[in-house]
Amino acid sequence: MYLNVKGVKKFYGQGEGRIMVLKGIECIIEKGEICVLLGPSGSGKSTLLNLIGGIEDIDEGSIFVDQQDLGVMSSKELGQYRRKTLGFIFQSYHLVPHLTVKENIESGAYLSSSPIDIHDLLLKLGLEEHKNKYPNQLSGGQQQRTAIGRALAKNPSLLLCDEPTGALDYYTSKDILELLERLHQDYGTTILIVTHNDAIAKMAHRIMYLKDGQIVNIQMNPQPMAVKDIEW
Ligand SMILES: Nc1ncnc2c1ncn2[C@@H]1O[C@H](COP(=O)(O)OP(=O)(O)OP(=O)(O)O)[C@@H](O)[C@H]1O
Repeated sequence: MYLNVKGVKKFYGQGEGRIMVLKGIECIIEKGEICVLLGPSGSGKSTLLNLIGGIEDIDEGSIFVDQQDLGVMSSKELGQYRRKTLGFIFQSYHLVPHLTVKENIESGAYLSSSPIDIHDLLLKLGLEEHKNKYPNQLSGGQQQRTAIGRALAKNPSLLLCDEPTGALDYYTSKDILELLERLHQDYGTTILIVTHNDAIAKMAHRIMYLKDGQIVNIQMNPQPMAVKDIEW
């Protein structure tokens, strides 16, 4: 298995105000899968994603990504793991305002040992004609495509997406999901998508439901739907 989450607990707060936000998460993801993590607001989806992303500390349990145990890594090793293994896509795009589209995407390939050809990526993302624009000259969908390009430029083996279409309208959302689907086909990237939208789950091989800090259901979907056929 590629990702292995074992008995993971996470607490926030101190003393009397201390609350358990993740209550012993057990799940796996195989290499090359698209996995969707669903659950109501506050159920702990982003927290779990941030633990897998090495952004926050695990309080109990362990997370292995490609046999690497995140819990025993030093902060330097975690930094290397984030730079080499991971791509991260957020609902808000976090682009660097004074860099062009091309420069933002190139910044993602920094220190990668196997970067993706930037020209090829710009074409795939439909951004070739916008490559010299700055983020404030782009639509929301173009900004998100740039953010996806930046996350993919290093050729990550694991792409973590936190509500990647949350700020976008229906057609732009489908456009972005089709792009993720195509990139998955072309590069075999393992993708974990956090969303509120259960229609998006139809594109996944594995669907996990999180409720009140616990995984309450896991469904396998041997034949995911093409994004173009999914409606919501
Ligand atoms: N830094 C923090 N300090 C204290 N509590 C936090 C912190 N981050 C998250 N929480 C709490 O942890 C719980 C889970 O939050 P999380 O953001 O993981 O949920 P979520 O399922 O991603 O929600 P949403 O769908 O609304 O983004 C919530 O009750 C939240 O208030």
